[in-house]
Amino acid sequence: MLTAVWRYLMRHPWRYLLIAVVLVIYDFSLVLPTQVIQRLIDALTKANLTRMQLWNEVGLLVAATLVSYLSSYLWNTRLFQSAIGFKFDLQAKSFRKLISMRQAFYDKFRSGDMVTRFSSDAEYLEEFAGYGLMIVLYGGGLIAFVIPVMFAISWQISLWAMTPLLFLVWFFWYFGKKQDQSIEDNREAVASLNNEVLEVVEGIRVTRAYGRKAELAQQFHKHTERLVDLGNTITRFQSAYGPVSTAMLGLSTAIILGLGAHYLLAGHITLGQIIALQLYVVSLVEPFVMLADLIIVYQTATTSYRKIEELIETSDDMEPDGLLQCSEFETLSFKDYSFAYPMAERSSLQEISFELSAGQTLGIVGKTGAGKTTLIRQLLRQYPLGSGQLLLNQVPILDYQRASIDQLLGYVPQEHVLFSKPVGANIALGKVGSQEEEIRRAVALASFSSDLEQMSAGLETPIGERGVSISGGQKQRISLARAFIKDPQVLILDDALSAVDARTERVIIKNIQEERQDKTTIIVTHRLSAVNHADLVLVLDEGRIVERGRPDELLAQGGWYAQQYDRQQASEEE
Ligand SMILES: Nc1ncnc2c1ncn2[C@@H]1O[C@H](COP(=O)(O)OP(=O)(O)OP(=O)(O)O)[C@@H](O)[C@H]1O
Repeated sequence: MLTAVWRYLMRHPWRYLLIAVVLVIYDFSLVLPTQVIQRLIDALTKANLTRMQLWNEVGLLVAATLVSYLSSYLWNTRLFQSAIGFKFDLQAKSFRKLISMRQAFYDKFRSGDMVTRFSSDAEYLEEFAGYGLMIVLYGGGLIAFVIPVMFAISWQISLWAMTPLLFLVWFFWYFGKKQDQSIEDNREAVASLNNEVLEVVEGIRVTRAYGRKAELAQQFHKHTERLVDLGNTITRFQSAYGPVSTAMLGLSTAIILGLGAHYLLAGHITLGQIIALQLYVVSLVEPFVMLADLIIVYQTATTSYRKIEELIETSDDMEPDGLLQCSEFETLSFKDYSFAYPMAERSSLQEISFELSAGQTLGIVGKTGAGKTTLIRQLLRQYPLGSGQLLLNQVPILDYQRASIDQLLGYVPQEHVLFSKPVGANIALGKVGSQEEEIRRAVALASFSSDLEQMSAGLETPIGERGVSISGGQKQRISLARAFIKDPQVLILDDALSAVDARTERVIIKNIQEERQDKTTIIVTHRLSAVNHADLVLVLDEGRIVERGRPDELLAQGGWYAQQYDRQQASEEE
């Protein structure tokens, strides 16, 4: 972590040099008044204070106060603004990482955990880059200034007077470590709570439908009770620090006064020096306490940095990107292709072989869990490849730049993804700089025009987070319109019409047939009527192709496809 902070400092050397210089000036301005007071008291006790000296000393005090205010403002703003910059840098780096990752990466982290790494952990690092550096520069600087001055007055008194302060540092360090464990537990508990809230919010309808509200509320209550317990423990630790500091300072004062009186009587020290020693010790309490704090801030930041680093360094295990650009889709071939998910024991695809040419429509059907989505995910390069060959235009898919393949594809996933934006903006995401005319055309193709007319603000109608205010079928058709506006060379619908009724589905399929005559379409579906027009239909079962052919050929074979088709036709007629 220190390397990361150091690298950040080195990127802004002048800024940090300024902060360091201003902090040294600030430390000096804090020590100066004590020296003035010492001289004034000594002059007063010796009764030789002149008017001129008095004005000079008062002038120095005023100047020190002014310098202290100005320098304090300057270093505070610069240092803490830079710490915010450091945090944003880390967050930007994490964010760039997140958006560059494929699905396999997201399978490794829970959403709440990722949010915590992004927010709380980044804030702990900001604290180290701000408060931590402040301790080093300000606290360290003050100690370096004050201790030599104290020792110059009387090294014996100084040594004794500082003993309670050393105990104070040990106390803060020792209990700080214990507190740190509670802070870490607290962090984990917050992450787990975040996860729970995210999951509950995402699945709120299911929660309601199954009447699990009370149970979840109770579970939430338990989590918060644990947070309260941890919060109480942390508060107990923090509450002990104040009284112990006061007690130790009291002890130092007693030592200074006791020994001071002794040395004063022996004529080794002046009254002004005793008072100065006392003021110096008071000024040392804060930096000493801060030093102990530094250990805690450092440890917390190290843990947080490890968490963020894990996020940044965890890979999606994808193979290195290829060099070739793929600008035109010609053929897609799977040859003896098998695939197992990274952590899975069983293969989800086994010995898959087929070829699809530009302009064709491919239907992929089969029981639930048969491997249909998995097959699509291989083409989308969401996971590292399996064994066998996956060729694009007869070239291994690995040889291509992934981004160049992405721009050929339009993908409508099973779980529709909508953003908290108006309907039109959600659709426009499919094509950069799309015009309203194009959006309306995509809406018509997705058979969404009449729904849009019913919406109060048309294309400007806002969609709530994750599109909660509209129906499942509407969400699917908005996602579909987003893919239509892209007009991709290969359109992939992964069970993307499951929430629309059979009649609407027929309209959409007809639109696709008409609009995409010379383009390639892949349709994964449970409703077999949606692939009636396909050039090739694959029936998957347990990751294998068990039937293949044109729909009429499959019907003639009398296998799973034919039986399923008849069953669906019969239930539609009912
Ligand atoms: N991320 C994953 N990690 C491990 N196994 C997975 C993962 N995703 C899917 N599987 C497994 O792979 C198999 C095929 O799943 P897949 O989602 O491809 O089926 P499907 O045919 O699309 O099903 P459905 O019609 O229900 O969507 C299933 O056994 C599933 O449990």
